[in-house]
Amino acid sequence: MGRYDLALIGFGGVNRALAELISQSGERLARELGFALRVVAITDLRAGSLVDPDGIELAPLLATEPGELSFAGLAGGSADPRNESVIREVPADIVVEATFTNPTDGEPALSHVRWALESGKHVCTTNKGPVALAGRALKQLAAERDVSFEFEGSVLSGTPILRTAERMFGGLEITGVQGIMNGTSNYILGRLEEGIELPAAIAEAQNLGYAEADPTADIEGHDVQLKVMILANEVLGADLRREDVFCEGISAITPNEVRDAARKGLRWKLVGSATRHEDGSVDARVAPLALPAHHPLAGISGPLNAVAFHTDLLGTVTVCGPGAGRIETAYALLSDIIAIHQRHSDDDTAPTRPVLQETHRV
Ligand SMILES: NC(=O)C1=CN([C@@H]2O[C@H](COP(=O)(O)OP(=O)(O)OC[C@H]3O[C@@H](n4cnc5c(N)ncnc54)[C@H](OP(=O)(O)O)[C@@H]3O)[C@@H](O)[C@H]2O)C=CC1
Ligand SMILES: N[C@@H](CC=O)C(=O)O
Repeated sequence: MGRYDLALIGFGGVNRALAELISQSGERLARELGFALRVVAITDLRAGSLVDPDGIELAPLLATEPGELSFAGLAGGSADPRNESVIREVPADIVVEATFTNPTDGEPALSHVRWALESGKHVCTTNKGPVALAGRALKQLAAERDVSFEFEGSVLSGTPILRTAERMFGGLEITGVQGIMNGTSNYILGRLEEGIELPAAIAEAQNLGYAEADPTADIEGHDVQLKVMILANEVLGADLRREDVFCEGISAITPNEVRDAARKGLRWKLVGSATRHEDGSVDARVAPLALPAHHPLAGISGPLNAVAFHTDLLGTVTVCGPGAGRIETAYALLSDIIAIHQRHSDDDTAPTRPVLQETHRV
């Protein structure tokens, strides 16, 4: 059986959830997927770096509270994240980038991804910055090095929106996308409708692992702006920069406006959209809208997100699922690793869904 050695860059909610998945369910996953996963390096701003080419024992790290974790003093450990040397020099097959999203210039994640690809390693990331701001160049670099650059979790967390569009919509012309693409703001708007105050709703979204390290990105729409750019560039063939996407968040809507609207049967939603015109140009925007109850996006509540694809032959096809969450986003990374395996192994029969165990078969 094959094995992939992983270097985890950033050890916050998402990469810890991936480590938990590997630690608790690694053997079952290996049986079902036909390959094993082993973590050989972890770097984190607060915890430092830890390298063991023979495989890091994850359980003791996961038993330590995130704020108390320190790699200094452990064999192969250092208080310094040493991102560049770890990414370039550790013998990992796949670098898993899950540090914070920087909507301004994508750094330091952009450099992390570039270093990994330059050193011939596959990359999977949930980080929207590098994908939205430098996706083309990074895909080009990956192609030159014959490695994969996968980023399913950058839009709608573990809900496979990008791969659905790429693999399942062959022959369709997609003319536009519209959706609710931020779990935090959608959760907050729902809690405001229920009478919860804004600071409490933000704190809940942070505790549940939905919010960005700086939740301003969720509230002011910058997170959706990046996701709209990724969708427009990946699905509509655009090459949008951030300044091309009008962006207004939910901060100007008062809790009373949200509640008044709800009494009138309207629901405030932060909606991102991109439309391709006949001349090939693409318009994209992010803005809050008070949607009537019959609108298909009005019923999308809490951290649930949805994207409607407008197509020539099928009309509108809507994909709905979790838009945020630590475990859900860790699943996106697993799906990226499966995609890497399918592309680079000879095993083109590798399952895309778990195979039923013998005992479960009827
Ligand atoms: N959570 C979710 O639902 C989703 C998240 N994402 C994206 O996934 C990524 C990770 O999210 P999440 O795990 O929730 O975020 P967290 O903030 O929980 O984790 C990020 C981790 O990266 C660390 N970090 C920051 N800078 C560096 C650096 N230079 N080198 C090494 N480590 C660093 C942080 O350390 P410290 O805490 O000390 O700053 C933190 O431990 C983000 O880019 C986010 O936008 C995408 C989809 C959904
Ligand atoms: N903060 C983001 C996380 C996923 O991208 C959100 O709330 O949607």
